[in-house]
Amino acid sequence: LASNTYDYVIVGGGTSGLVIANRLTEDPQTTVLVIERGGFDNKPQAIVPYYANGLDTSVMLRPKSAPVPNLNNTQWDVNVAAVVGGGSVVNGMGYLRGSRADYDAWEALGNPGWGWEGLLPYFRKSSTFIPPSTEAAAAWNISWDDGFYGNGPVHTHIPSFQYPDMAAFWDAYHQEPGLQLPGESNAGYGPGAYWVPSTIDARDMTRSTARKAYFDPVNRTRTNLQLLTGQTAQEILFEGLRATGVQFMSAADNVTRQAFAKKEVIVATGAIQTPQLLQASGIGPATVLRQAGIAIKKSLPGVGANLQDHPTVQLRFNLSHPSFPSPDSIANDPEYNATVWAEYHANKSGPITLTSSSNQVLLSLAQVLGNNATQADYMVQEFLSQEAEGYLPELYRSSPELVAGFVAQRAIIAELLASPNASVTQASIQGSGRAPNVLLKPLSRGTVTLSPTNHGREGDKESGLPLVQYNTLQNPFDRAAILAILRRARAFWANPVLEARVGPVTETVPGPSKQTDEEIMDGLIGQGALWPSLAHPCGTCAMMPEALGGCVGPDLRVHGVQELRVVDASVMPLIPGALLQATVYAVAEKAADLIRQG
Ligand SMILES: Cc1cc2nc3c(=O)[nH]c(=O)nc-3n(C[C@H](O)[C@H](O)[C@H](O)COP(=O)(O)OP(=O)(O)OC[C@H]3O[C@@H](n4cnc5c(N)ncnc54)[C@H](O)[C@@H]3O)c2cc1C
Repeated sequence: LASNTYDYVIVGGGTSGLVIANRLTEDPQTTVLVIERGGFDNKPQAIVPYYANGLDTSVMLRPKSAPVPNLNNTQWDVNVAAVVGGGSVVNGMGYLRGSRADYDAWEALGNPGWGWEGLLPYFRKSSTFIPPSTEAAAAWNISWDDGFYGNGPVHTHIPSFQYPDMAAFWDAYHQEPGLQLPGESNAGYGPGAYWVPSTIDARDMTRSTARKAYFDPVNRTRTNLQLLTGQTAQEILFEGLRATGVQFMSAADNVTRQAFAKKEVIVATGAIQTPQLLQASGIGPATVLRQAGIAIKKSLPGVGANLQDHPTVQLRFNLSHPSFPSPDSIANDPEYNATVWAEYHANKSGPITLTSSSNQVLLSLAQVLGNNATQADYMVQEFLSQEAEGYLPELYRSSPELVAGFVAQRAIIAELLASPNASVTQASIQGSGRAPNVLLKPLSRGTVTLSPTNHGREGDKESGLPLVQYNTLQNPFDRAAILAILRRARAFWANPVLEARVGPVTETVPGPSKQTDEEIMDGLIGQGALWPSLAHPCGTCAMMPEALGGCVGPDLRVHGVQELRVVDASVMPLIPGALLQATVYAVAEKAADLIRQG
């Protein structure tokens, strides 16, 4: 370390951390240190869009979750990036914002300035949209609205190549009663069938990551920005209640070092590790800290509570006569495989530029229920009448604030679900028989807690990770919603337009024999086809008032201590009805402005 004192120390050089580091060092007088656990990844997996169809686990930590009681006590791999650029290097690359109503809900939870209008300038500031070719736009009827993007560092694009069977799916959408086709997917419209961009840099048809967008362009020129890799932060250092620095350990030599912040420490370690780092530093639920033998600096029950993710049903169908090529051709046909890779290397075009999906169908609860608003209202009234505490994790029992916060969230979710302007589900349409259907507005809440015996001090890649309890399906609404979503999906896949184009369609997961609620749920769970997570964890250090179990205020400062902010997916109080990264970038851009304002 050239020096061990900087204006700002940012913990986590992931998606959010690199945005903030870039923006703060625009001022040459401001010095910033970023401490990152992972290293630089220059493998093709981190660069070529096609690889977003799979998982590069070599740059991820994958602790096992706690057994999920309602999923047969199965333990799931928790997918956490450990690499410069964080989740943006390993994710599926879809770029989709939630609806206007989703962010207005954040504002309604006590966060002035965090509604759609407050975030839109930052959605624009962070993004650039490059359209597909004129021919592709005409052939696929792709429309967009430039007004919702800017000239920002993150590049987004809809590839011109699309698999032919996508046409069959679009024909089927056109026949869906009540389904809107609003055009631009990132305008906050909510429900509809959309062409959705991916974080592809169309200049060279590579993955647009936080590293490529925010770090590489300034790395050589900004001497006021320093990034340390291979360093795991163990603890935030304090003088009294004022954060002064960070203690971290090098994976290379296990040496522990400290760095100090003249102005602020900013935690950007993501929704799984941020609560762990805060808890390890004495900020968190008193019961968790006591069990782990950690002295309480600030009792804050919400640190590690309110975990939300997107439970996903992995429906599968068999198309008897898919067109050639199909999304499976690259894996199944060596000749095609060789041709498309050659095309990518020569022209940066073709199927290798595609991620798993450029299409998403978003539906409101009433649409899921066959355009039945009365039935939607019934489901909403049912969860509103629940005794909240009965359906929340253990951690909530000792905290009236957490329960009050959940009840406030629940009232807002009820409004969203009763409205035609917010989505309860998202179906990713891929041009094959793969059909992930996502529950976007779960009422169940999970937790992230420090291991009582292992606080993450070892510096070792795998050790010291927190215990993640997804707690999927604890709230009966989630089960009812998933069943309704599955039945709605079945009706869509039975559309005769599809059969006319791709031959008879047969459901393989969970399978046509599963008809009653119990059969469907048992089938999905038994086949491992109900995932607790779409790698969208958030909410574990929520932006809400302390009286509602929140951890940070609308300025993202941690309640009850000084000079400490959190900026990453953990501050989202409610999970948006969309993929997460677009929102993560906008939150970090807005946070950078707030930090500069002091
Ligand atoms: C497999 C996968 C697929 C996804 N697919 C999509 C998708 O298609 N579309 C979409 O919009 N979103 C997707 N997401 C979600 C999205 O990428 C994340 O929400 C987003 O990247 C999270 O950003 P973050 O800044 O909160 O955390 P991260 O980007 O995870 O950054 C946290 C950083 O902190 C570092 N760190 C953690 N602990 C420490 C420590 N103690 N010391 C030092 N450094 C530390 C980590 O190494 C990491 O680099 C996906 C995520 C994953 C993992």
